Amino acid sequence: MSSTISASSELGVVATVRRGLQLSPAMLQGIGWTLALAVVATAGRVVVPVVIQQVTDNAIMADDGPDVPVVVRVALLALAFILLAGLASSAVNIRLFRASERGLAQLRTRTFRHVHDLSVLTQNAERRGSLVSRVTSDVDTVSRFVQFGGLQLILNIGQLLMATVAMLVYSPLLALVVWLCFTPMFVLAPRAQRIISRAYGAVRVKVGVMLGAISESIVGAETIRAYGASERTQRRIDDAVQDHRADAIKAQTFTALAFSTGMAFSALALGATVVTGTFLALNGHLTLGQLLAFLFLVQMFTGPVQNATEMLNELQNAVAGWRRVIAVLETPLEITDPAAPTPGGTPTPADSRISPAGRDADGGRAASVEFRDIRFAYPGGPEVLHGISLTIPPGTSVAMVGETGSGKTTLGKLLTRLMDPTDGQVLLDGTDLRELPLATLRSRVVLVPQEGFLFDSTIAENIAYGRTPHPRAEVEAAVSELGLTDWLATLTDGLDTHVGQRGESLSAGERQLVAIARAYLADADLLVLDEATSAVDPATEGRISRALSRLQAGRTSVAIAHRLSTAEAADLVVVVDAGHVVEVGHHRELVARGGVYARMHASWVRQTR
Ligand SMILES: Nc1ncnc2c1ncn2[C@@H]1O[C@H](COP(=O)(O)OP(=O)(O)OP(=O)(O)O)[C@@H](O)[C@H]1O
Repeated sequence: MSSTISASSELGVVATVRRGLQLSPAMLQGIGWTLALAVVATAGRVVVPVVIQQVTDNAIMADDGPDVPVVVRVALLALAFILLAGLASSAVNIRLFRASERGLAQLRTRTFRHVHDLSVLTQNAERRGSLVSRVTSDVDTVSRFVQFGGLQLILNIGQLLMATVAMLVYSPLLALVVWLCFTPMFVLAPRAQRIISRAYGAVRVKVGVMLGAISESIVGAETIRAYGASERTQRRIDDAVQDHRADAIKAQTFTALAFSTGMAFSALALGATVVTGTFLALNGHLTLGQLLAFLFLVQMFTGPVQNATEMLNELQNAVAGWRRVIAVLETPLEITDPAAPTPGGTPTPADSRISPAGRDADGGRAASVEFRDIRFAYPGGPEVLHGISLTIPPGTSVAMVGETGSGKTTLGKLLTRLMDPTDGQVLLDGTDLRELPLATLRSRVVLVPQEGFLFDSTIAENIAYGRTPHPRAEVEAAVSELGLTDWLATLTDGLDTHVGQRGESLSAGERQLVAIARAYLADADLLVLDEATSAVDPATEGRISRALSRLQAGRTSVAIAHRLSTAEAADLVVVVDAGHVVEVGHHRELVARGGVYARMHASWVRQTR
């Protein structure tokens, strides 16, 4: 059922790079010109050996003695070429840098949107830090390669080709000797590449684990301190850091080995050239200038081959990062818009909606809800809802009660389509939630969670969060209609009070008030209230329950009730027990029946009154 994000995509190196480029088309914008400039840049590098050969053979070793004017002319010409090549090289650099920044911004945005759209179950199955690392540090490895390794790669391939062509022109036999010296390396390279690739893949996974451990310890800092678990947490982070270090060293060791092997092959090629070239020169098959030029060309050839190991390092790191990003993008979205929305399912434009103040007093827009034979199992877990059927008429306030773990929250999540049932249907005004466009669903059904997440901004902006641009007058109206004006008057800046990160500058009860006002302004047809369990002072409690009853007026509401006082006030009480609905009725009716609810209620009364 729910998909999980794989650690890394299974694509090969070439397919990964191809897919990565497809995902960031801006990276290839203007690549034609960049390659043309790269050709100029590399051509400039071949000029030096050619100049050495020309000057040696035609000026220094000229039959009638050294010809200085020719030397100067050729040197000036070479200088012009080298300058041009230098300019072309920096232009390539700047162009690659700009294109890659554009492309990577595209990749980051795309990946973040996808992460955001993944189902809650998929997101929960992945460590938050690991998700963040995929959008940040994994994309950064790609960026490092594209900006620096990519430039080197293009210039080095060009240099390798040009050096080969020049060598073939001077002496096909010597060119063959150089290529033969490198053949074993070319054969071994793909195998080495696979080993290094795996090693860097492991490093990227460890980066995710490390970030996950660090971010969890920051988010849970209070609990860690409260339970004196700092040392244990530190050990966990240390282990993650050490694990990462071990894998990074392994990957670097492979790279260093590959680099030394490259050096060894380069030395072999140079030695073979000196020996064979001298022999050919002595036999009159090569001029002194050609031999000198050849030695430079061998350096030009070995340079890229040695660099290749370094580039391989960066490429593998980038491919590992790319694979992890691609794995995110390949994770299917489960909660998506229907292919063919139902006629009644067109989104309601925000401006045509009735304002909270103008809500129909008869509850005209309140929605009816039906659970039709709902079954649900969390991924890899047992079934937790076993065929639930329930009809809620429009405008009804429902309190869902039951033991902890009975399935109330799960029903709430299905009702807001944070996840879909394994079997059965949830219907809103007779339409399966899966057939409603998500925009319609989100505007018609609003979840008020136990701890409404507050953003680091003002109270006004947090209240208006569900509707943009935020209408100040409506925020003020909502606050006064919910009876919260006196509470706001106690705050220094009223509606403009900053709530701090996650609303930490407010008390738990005050955060609930903001969440209620936010839901009020969102003006939904169905409210799903996950009742807070935390106790608040009696004054705030009174404010919360007044605001809640005003919020619920004229709407259908389903409260996941933790206090039986909510059940007493509800139109309908639904008792959930071990994944079954066992009783439905009004509080008085159920108490009179003497069943599960009556026992729960009696025990609650004994404890609280
Ligand atoms: N994300 C999850 N993954 C796996 N199992 C889960 C998950 N969330 C809940 N469950 C299981 O599903 C069952 C129903 O849980 P649910 O949270 O719906 O109960 P609840 O009635 O809301 O409990 P409470 O009153 O404590 O909030 C429980 O057995 C629980 O362990």
